[in-house]
Amino acid sequence: MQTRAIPSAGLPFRKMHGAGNDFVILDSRGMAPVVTPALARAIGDRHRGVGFDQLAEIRDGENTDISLDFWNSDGSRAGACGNATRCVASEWMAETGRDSVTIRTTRGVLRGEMRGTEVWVNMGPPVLDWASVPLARDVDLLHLPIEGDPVAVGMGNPHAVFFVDDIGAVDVAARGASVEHDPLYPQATNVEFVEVRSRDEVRMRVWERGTGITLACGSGACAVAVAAHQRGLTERHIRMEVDGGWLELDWREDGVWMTGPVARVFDGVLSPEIGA
Ligand SMILES: N[C@@H](CCC[C@H](N)C(=O)O)C(=O)O
Repeated sequence: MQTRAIPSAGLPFRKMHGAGNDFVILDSRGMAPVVTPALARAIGDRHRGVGFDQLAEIRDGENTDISLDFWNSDGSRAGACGNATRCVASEWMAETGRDSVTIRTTRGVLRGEMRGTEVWVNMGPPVLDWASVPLARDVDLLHLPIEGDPVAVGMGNPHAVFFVDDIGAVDVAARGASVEHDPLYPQATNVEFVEVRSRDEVRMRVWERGTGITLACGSGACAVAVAAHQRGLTERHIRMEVDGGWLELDWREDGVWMTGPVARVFDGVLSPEIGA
């Protein structure tokens, strides 16, 4: 698709985070998209750019209120980003005074809702067939042939969920980086490590595909809720402590719902030179 150039007056952006998972948000409604892989990498550089875990570009809705495209800091595309979806849903509902929003993403239409002061988003039903996760071959998704016996779940992006006895003993960087590119995942994978504390509470740490360790991962949290329930370890509605705070997940008939904190950090204008 044809992208537009950064305007000479600069490119306005908003910085937000959801439980410490941080985002640059660009608004391209009514315009051609601006993000290219190179621009995503430049903005994502924490020394020479702004820095983010994901970049979210708001686009015009297609029979929805808005559309959202997601990018990782290495310039790759992410099919889903739960925490950025919560952030954008929260802003959109605050700006319009409405209490629900529909958002088109590459995985389909997602719904956000205000419930009191909580912003909930439905991240959609989990993908539980091997070809759509996607995996390289037909294997048991509940017991992947990878050391550590992870569970595979798709949430519009791939996940490998490991259950561990002591999360403090896991070298998330080393293990995450190695599993991210396991040949069983032809498009690489996000990697979650989970210690189950009770039937309604878990602790999770994450290595995100294309980004590395982050303080939270919304789609990863949804994948964990699904994997833990499928393994018979938890109920469908759980609380999850991540490095950046707490999330709440509820796997219902219509999809995996999630809530947690969102915060606007600052607004800024990117210099046109950033893309040069
Ligand atoms: N932080 C995100 C998910 C990030 C996407 C991921 N790195 C990918 O490439 O799939 C979230 O909150 O879901």
